[in-house]
Amino acid sequence: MALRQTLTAKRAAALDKELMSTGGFSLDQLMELAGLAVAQAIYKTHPPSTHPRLLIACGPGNNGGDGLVAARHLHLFSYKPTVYYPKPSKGEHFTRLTTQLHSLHIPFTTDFRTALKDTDHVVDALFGFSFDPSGGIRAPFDDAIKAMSEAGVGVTSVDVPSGWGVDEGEGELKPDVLVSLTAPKGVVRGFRGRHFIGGRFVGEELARRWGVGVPPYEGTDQVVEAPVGDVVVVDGEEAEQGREKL
Ligand SMILES: NC(=O)C1=CN([C@@H]2O[C@H](COP(=O)(O)OP(=O)(O)OC[C@H]3O[C@@H](n4cnc5c(N)ncnc54)[C@H](O)[C@@H]3O)[C@@H](O)[C@H]2O)[C@H](O)CC1
Ligand SMILES: [K+]
Repeated sequence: MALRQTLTAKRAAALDKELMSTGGFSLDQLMELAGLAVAQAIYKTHPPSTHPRLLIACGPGNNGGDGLVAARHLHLFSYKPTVYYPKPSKGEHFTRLTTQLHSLHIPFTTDFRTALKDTDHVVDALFGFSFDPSGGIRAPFDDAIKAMSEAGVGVTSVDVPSGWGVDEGEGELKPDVLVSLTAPKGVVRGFRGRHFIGGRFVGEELARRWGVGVPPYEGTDQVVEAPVGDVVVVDGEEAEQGREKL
């Protein structure tokens, strides 16, 4: 059920709010589990033996925070990550996450296009469920998305492929892998790559109330992959998932 039932952007934000109020979670905890899930999905699909050099593109919000957490775990999993974080959030939590990366001597870059030339895989943590497409994509993220789309390097997107409308629609970027957090958003309708669910912080009772179910995680795994050809329920309609595997 959880692999098949989507959340709208509005409901995803409301569920997040509930987790951090009556649910008793802190942002740090949720982001840690989200970033760990992303790191695990990358390890399963692009192991460090074949894809050691990673470029982690981090946006200004919590999607970017998931990217910062993933960068730390990926370094500890033996990858060589480089972080692009052009608009750092001023929140204390984000300052601590960047300090952790500096302590591990993980390099940061401001030249995304040059860094792309020396990478085996890209993590797209630019925008998640709060992306607003109405005024277009603002600089410098417009160029970063264009560069990622044109580079011919594989991309794993965190929660939503950046630049796509969250509830529907497709964008320029065509990621190979999508890691949906808590539950897929409407964008899965147009997504054709490998699809994972992560964010293992929702229990049975809360999942039932929000109509998403708990994904069938195995053992200590933080992600579960949706079977190719899975049918996703989008706004009451059914859409086939993963018709053409990239
Ligand atoms: N429960 C969960 O599933 C959790 C998910 N997490 C992650 O958090 C994001 C949502 O984070 P949020 O801070 O609400 O927003 P975003 O990161 O998506 O982006 C907001 C950020 O982007 C700017 N922005 C919006 N539109 C544009 C635009 N057109 N051009 C340029 N900039 C834009 C906006 O100003 C903000 O600065 C979710 O998807 C998950 O990845 C949590 O980590 C944990 C719990
Ligand atoms: K993203």
